[in-house]
Amino acid sequence: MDMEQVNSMDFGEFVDVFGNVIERCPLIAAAVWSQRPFSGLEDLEKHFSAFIDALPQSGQEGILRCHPDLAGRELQRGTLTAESQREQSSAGLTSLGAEERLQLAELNARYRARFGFPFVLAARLRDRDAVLRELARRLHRPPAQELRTALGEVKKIGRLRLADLLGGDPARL
Ligand SMILES: NC(=O)NC1=NC(=O)NC1=O
Repeated sequence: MDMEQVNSMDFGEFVDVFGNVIERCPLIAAAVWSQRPFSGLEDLEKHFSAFIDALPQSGQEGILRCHPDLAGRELQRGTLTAESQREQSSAGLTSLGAEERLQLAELNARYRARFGFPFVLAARLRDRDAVLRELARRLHRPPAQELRTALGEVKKIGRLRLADLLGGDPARL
């Protein structure tokens, strides 16, 4: 898909295509559409990020709460979005042993209890050991710092999903 196609999309087409760039937050694509025309992948990504940055903290935490846990119930039940399913399986989270899954579930629960939102990380860029390591490490971060880190991961996930949609090379973003 090239930028001419993107810039000629009506609202419905744009949200159909880009509605899950930020997991389960089609509102963001709906808002970004009105910023068209876009000069390229980075310009699109900049508008998605700017929308997130402009939200009040309650809105930013709401975005995080729209993310399914890593290797959580939704993965077990098969109710993840296609993008999440791909990302979580690429990090090896679909083939965890019972012990590892339990450990991750326990850390996720502690993280959510401490911060009030789920642990979010761009799973496609990590393997399962890194997920556990990152979760254990970030669990003790000050809340304000952790909110910024988590939103940074949301943006990384969004950038990778945009690159998939536009056929770009994520490494070159
Ligand atoms: N809690 C999460 O980090 N979820 C996810 N990260 C990804 O990269 N895909 C997800 O579903």
